Amino acid sequence: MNPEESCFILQTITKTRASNPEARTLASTLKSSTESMASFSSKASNMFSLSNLPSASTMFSTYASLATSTMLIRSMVNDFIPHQLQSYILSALRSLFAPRQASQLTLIVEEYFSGMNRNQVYEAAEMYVSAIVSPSVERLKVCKAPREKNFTFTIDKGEEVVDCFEGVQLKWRFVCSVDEKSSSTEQRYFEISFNKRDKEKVLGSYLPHVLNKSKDLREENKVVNLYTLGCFYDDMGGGGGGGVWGSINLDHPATFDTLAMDPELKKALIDDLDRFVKRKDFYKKVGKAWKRGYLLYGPPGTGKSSLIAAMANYLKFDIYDLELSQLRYDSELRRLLVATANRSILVIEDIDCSVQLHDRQFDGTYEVPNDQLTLSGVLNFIDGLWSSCGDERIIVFTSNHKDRLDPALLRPGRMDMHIHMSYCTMEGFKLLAFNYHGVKEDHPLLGEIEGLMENTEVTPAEVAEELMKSDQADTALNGVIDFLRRKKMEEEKIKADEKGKEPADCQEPNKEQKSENEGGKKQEKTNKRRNTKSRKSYSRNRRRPTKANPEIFSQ
Ligand SMILES: Nc1ncnc2c1ncn2[C@@H]1O[C@H](COP(=O)(O)OP(=O)(O)OP(=O)(O)O)[C@@H](O)[C@H]1O
Repeated sequence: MNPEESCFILQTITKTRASNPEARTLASTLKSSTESMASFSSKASNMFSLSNLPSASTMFSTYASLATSTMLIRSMVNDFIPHQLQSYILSALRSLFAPRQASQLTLIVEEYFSGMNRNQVYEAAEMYVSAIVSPSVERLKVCKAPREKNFTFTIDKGEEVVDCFEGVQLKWRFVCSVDEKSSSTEQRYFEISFNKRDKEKVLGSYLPHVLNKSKDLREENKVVNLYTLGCFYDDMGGGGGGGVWGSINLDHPATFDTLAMDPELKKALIDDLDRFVKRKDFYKKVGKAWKRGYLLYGPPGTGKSSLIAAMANYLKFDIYDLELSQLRYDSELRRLLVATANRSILVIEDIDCSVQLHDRQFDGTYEVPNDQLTLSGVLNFIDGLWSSCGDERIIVFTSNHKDRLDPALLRPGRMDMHIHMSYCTMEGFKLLAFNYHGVKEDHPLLGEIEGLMENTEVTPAEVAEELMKSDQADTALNGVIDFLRRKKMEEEKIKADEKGKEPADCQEPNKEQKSENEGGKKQEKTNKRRNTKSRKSYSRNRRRPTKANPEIFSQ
């Protein structure tokens, strides 16, 4: 403290000394010490002049007065400045003059940890960094897996990307280094650098944000797979489900937009799916396995397989296409179900056609061996197993004949929603005509088509086939009109023939009745043929109309 500063403090204290005796004493002491300091300062300035070198006694007295002043100032500081303020000032001064410490913290995210365990954070980082690539990056790697829709970009080694999160600036750097011991192994890792003071925010909020964001990105880019028994072809570079299931990309273009079905039913189903995927906590709360069952039934060619593909594309869930006819034992079923992944749809098509299950219901004399599959067994088994393994599972059964299904399947609580896929309605036709040829609502031919469709049962598959016969909208629509007329005439002829025949109980069985009655080998043959077809049915056209009424049932 120089004499001028001491004077200033002295003046300030003098102003208050009239009312405060302690301040009065302090002021007089401070005055004398200020005078001593002033005299010391003038003596010191003279000291450096050789001609005026002070004597030893002068120096001693100066030192003594300086020491007294220092002690006095210290006691003043102790008396007048609060202790916390003192320590704050001290630490500020200390940090000002202390040697400068590094303020940056760097996290290392290695590809592998503890040997060969792949680091989840690294996987997430790869995905995340590719999404925050900035224009400043000079080298980018681009790649695309077979049949993947989008390109994936990753930064090259040594490149840096800057990210901002809730006011925190973070720098990502991708590093590749060759292990000196085994020169063939390349170690890859990310460095994340940020200010040390943001450590808690980065660990507590930023890293979870990176994990979540990368999960979303993965879902966005996810290619839906179709799994079926055996590795008939696996274009993902490995057998899905540990070799039990083989997979291919499901390249099915069906979506809810392309699907001709009752608009209310479609909306109800979409809402149901949306609610299901959001209800993780609800299922946990009520102690139920997080699964949903749908029964799709209706005539062939009404879009049951297309609907499954649309559901898978909508949710980005993989499909496991299970053919019960290929299984003989419970243990096989267990192995298959355990090998399915979360967020998937297990499909059992044409459930009414599964040989043993069908026989059990329709042939009372047939004895089911203990070790063989039965529908009830399968259902009970699936229910039990779902409860203990996996999340977000959907199971879909399809059938062309709901009336032939085992009551165990229809029991309340078994299948959550029963969806009837019916013959083509005018609404459905308009959607198909628009999708195939861009035909608008006011097209002049639509009126005639509507009149014909009211009295004729046609499946969307039949309509789709007619629409595909020409590239010209008018030609295609005229083709549909011809087709509907022919169909109507056929139906009228059948009706007329039936009228002219004997009473109902003496009538010849029709095609469907015949197939029901034939049983045995013929039934088995039909079933096998249908089952082998089911895998392909995600991408084919079929035309096998039967009669049914629109209906939706939801539990
Ligand atoms: N509702 C529909 N909306 C749009 N296209 C449909 C619809 N139904 C059928 N199709 C067309 O018909 C083809 C066959 O339909 P799909 O295989 O989905 O019927 P399905 O009811 O599953 O028949 P099956 O019972 O014989 O398996 C589809 O690829 C599609 O082109």
